[in-house]
Amino acid sequence: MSVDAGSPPPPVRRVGIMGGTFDPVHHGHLVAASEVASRFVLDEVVFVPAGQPWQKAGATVSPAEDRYLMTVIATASNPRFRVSRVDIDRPGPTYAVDTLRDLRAEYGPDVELFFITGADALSRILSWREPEHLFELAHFIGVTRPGFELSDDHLPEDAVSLIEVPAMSISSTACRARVAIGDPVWYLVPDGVVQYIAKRHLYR
Ligand SMILES: Nc1ncnc2c1ncn2[C@@H]1O[C@H](COP(=O)(O)OP(=O)(O)OP(=O)(O)O)[C@@H](O)[C@H]1O
Ligand SMILES: O=C(O)c1ccc[n+]([C@@H]2O[C@H](COP(=O)([O-])O)[C@@H](O)[C@H]2O)c1
Repeated sequence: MSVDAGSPPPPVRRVGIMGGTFDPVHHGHLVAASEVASRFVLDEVVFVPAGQPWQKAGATVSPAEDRYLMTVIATASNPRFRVSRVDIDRPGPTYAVDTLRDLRAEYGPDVELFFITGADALSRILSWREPEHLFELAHFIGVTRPGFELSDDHLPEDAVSLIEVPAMSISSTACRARVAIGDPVWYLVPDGVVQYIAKRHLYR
């Protein structure tokens, strides 16, 4: 008599998290997320616009709804990309430790979480809130970014993977500065984001 072992358990879903201010979202963000999704065989990447990016407190940041909508527009054509409101709907300063706890609660225990950070963000990670808990909540992936050194020397062993992504020498700061002086941002940001910036008169 054969023993019915039942169906095999479903494969664990692998979810990437791309947090950012996205003011505006640009092709550097999108290429980094796409490359990590491919290399780490992710089922999806969740873009999470920050509500109040406290480490940019001295700078003027566009309204969260504008940054959210630009991120929706930029990611809409990719079936594996989605955008979460967790950080913009949570009052107060945005901490990645809260992002990770909220997304873990949303997705449940049977999901592997991968938090994607550029080299600049990774170098500052020990200045984030509760850094001692961050690495229990997700595996971190540090990606190369032109002009910044990618290193995990300051971080716990095995907490982070470092990968090279196609070099996109683009920053949101440079995009805002270009719009402010009337220079084009075509092809630095997705077409719909160019149009959204014009429609909402952002960065003028
Ligand atoms: N060109 C890029 N290549 C790789 N990673 C990037 C690039 N631009 C941003 N990132 C990463 O994306 C995340 C979100 O970045 P953020 O929204 O702050 O954009 P930014 O271009 O750094 O903005 P700003 O110029 O306003 O500081 C961070 O982890 C950052 O390191
Ligand atoms: O947790 C923190 O204290 C913290 C401090 C600065 C940045 N972060 C996160 O890092 C990501 C990139 O942020 P930023 O400011 O470089 O756009 C985004 O998800 C932020 O919420 C997180």
